[in-house]
Amino acid sequence: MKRRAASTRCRRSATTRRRSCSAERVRSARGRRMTLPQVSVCYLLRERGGRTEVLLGRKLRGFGEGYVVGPGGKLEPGESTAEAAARELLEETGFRVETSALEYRGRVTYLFPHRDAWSLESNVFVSRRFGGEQVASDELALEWFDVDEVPFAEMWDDARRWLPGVLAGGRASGTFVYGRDLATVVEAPTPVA
Ligand SMILES: Nc1[nH]c(=O)nc2c1ncn2[C@H]1C[C@H](O)[C@@H](COP(=O)(O)OP(=O)(O)OP(=O)(O)O)O1
Repeated sequence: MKRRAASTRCRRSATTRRRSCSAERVRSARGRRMTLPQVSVCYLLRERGGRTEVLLGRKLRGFGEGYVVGPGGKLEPGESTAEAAARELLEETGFRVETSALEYRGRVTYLFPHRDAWSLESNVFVSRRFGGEQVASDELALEWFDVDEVPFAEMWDDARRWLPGVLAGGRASGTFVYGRDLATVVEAPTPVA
């Protein structure tokens, strides 16, 4: 699963370099100047039987194929982070959300010093107010999960370190550095006690 993600992202590296309008320059973990693509992700929450559920999806193609992720993707030229979150949500799930109904929960950075083209910054949003109908997408196999049963073992390794706090109503921040295997976080922000 993770090997396939690797080869896909390689092919996309030229695309990520072109999208500098939505990217910020930072210094990589190796000290090089680099430009990180910006993505926005939106976690929809709903109540069912007295429990809170979150909408996630298994990536069916492209970067991160096989991983369970929140609906989201790269900013398009001129888009705000909230606009990108709403657009990607509609494209990937069929659900509509007003940008005013999006709760901004912070920005997390993923660094891959051994594969710079995979590094990115993710703007995290949550919403409980949405409309429309869930549609099948060729990008994500969607599934609602109880927030206490999120399948972290099938997600990017960083998610288990910051997503529980976001789903509990908190914020996310900091930089997560992946190791040589491109699958394991080797440096993460120290959790606040
Ligand atoms: N380290 C990481 N941790 C995480 O939890 N989700 C990640 C992640 N890295 C990427 N994602 C998810 C967030 C979002 O769902 C998606 C964004 O990557 P994509 O390259 O698929 O963006 P796009 O949907 O814009 O791609 P295209 O539309 O194919 O250009 O991947």
